[in-house]
Amino acid sequence: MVLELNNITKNFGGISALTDVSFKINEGEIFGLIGPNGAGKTTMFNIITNMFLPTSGEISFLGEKISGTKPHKITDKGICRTFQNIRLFSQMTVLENVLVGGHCRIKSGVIRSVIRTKSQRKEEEFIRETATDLLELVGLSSYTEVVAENLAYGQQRRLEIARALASNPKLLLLDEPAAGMNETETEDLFDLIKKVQKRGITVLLIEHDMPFVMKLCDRITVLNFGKKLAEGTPQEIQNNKDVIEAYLGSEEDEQSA
Ligand SMILES: Nc1ncnc2c1ncn2[C@@H]1O[C@H](COP(=O)(O)OP(=O)(O)OP(=O)(O)O)[C@@H](O)[C@H]1O
Repeated sequence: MVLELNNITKNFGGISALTDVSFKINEGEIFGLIGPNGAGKTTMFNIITNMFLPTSGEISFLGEKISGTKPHKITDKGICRTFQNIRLFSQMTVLENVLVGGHCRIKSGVIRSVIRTKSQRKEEEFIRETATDLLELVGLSSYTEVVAENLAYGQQRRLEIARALASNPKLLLLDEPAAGMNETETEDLFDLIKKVQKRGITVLLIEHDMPFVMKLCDRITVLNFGKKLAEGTPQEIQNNKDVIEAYLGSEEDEQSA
């Protein structure tokens, strides 16, 4: 088991963003977290990465309780995420963005950094090699010296994934990775996430693009108004009466708004 969420509840003042939500993610799975707007998906990501503490409930990562761990320590433990809105260092090059993502792997202290010992040079070399490998994985090898803000939208999204992978995560959280992408970009993203899975990395993603989720995920949990509505394979979810109702309901709300 990679991630285990037990009875997670999160209240913001009078608002219950999550109520008693539990689910487990197995090693190597691509796991989808879906639900209508405001269902609590992003809040769940913020709780897994310890940006928020849950009001109650517990999280275990690889069998270890991680509730209360500082957000930057969460990366050291092997959980990394991307955000709904692109958060690159827009003025840095593509390669620099990935090198920054790998900084948490550096073990050298300040003194060794100043005198640049052999082991530190080796460490830097390793991080550079890893960055090059990741840029190849995400299809950006020929853009290493391009300033990030000059990349096309889909490329920026893939760069974000490369940067997240540079920290060597065991669990990668992707918050709406296909949002705003055209068909070709979405297909490239699909192939990329499958390649990430083949590298043995477990993936948890929030996504509104239903055909994409249904094709990509091994299992899915559906949230609605902060509660778990359903869990299962894409086929089970697609045929679930409560899920269909929740989605049709939210479409009707949008049409009448
Ligand atoms: N920091 C916060 N303070 C107060 N309320 C919050 C906060 N973050 C989220 N909420 C509320 O919690 C509920 C769940 O929000 P959340 O953003 O987790 O939903 P979501 O499923 O990610 O929605 P979307 O698909 O629109 O991104 C909403 O009612 C939201 O207004």
